[in-house]
Amino acid sequence: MQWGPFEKGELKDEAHLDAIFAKYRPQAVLHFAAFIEAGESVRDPQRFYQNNVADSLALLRVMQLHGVDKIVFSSTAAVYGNPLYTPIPETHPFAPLNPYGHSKLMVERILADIALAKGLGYTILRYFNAAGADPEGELRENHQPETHLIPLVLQAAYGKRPNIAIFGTDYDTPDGTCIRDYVHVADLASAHVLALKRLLSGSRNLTANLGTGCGFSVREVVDTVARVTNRPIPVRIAERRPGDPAILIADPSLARSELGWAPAYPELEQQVRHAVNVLNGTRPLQG
Ligand SMILES: O=c1ccn([C@@H]2O[C@H](COP(=O)(O)OP(=O)(O)O[C@H]3O[C@H](CO)[C@H](O)[C@H](O)[C@H]3O)[C@@H](O)[C@H]2O)c(=O)[nH]1
Repeated sequence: MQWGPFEKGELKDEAHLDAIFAKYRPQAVLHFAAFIEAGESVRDPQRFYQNNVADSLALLRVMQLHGVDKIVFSSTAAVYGNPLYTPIPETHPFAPLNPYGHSKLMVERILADIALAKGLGYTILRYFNAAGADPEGELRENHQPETHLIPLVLQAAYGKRPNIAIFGTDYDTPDGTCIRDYVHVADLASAHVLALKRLLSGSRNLTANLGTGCGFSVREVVDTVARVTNRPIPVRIAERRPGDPAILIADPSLARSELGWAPAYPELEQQVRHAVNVLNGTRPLQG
């Protein structure tokens, strides 16, 4: 299988996309529509709908023009909103809480409709909480501004922020803090490879959760970072963050059975260790 290109940044226009397709003649497309900050999507919804929905429609038009009829689309657990039960299967009702979740769900619907009308082949992958860093020690997440828990706890560990705010300690969970299903970025990547191979072999369309099926609380994340870094982490208890469900845990059985996907790094400690290694510029790692 041939890979690439990885075109970064906001789509300029359809002519730009057209040129990319003419140059690389892809058999299939991996589409991230990567504006992912739920909070930012509340402040600037138009930007999210433009990037995640309108630009996805442009991409689908150009795919049609070039006879490309297969796509792997990155979606999100945010389509489920505040879950009615966990672990969450793909059949759980949808109730997005913000424009980010709505925008991803809209594209899911668009793909399903085009599949019916025109025979588009698709795989939709609903990520839970992406975590960790490149196990080879080269790539890591870098958000501006950073809003995600693990990178923020790491900043607190290394004195780059005075403390980590825990958003709510009165949730209905064993330690009162929110529980999330953290899935390693390398495992997300391997799921995409499996999804592409499966799509290219002509298998039926699929929508699958990508999570480990295990949950860790905010306090467990803080404790894990303290253990891995061997540093004390100043904690500040803060108000609940609006729109945060108490527990988000995937039922990943469909990804297992349909894609043959099994996370290589399901343990939070491994994920944190990889993030720490990359942050410190070391190229280690045993597991
Ligand atoms: O400073 C912080 C930051 C986060 N949290 C808590 O840590 C947990 C994880 O928060 P993140 O912001 O890291 O992740 P979310 O679960 O909010 O968001 C994830 O899921 C969303 C969909 O539900 C989007 O996909 C988003 O990009 C993805 O990171 C939440 O309970 C949050 O309240 C804190 O206590 N303090």
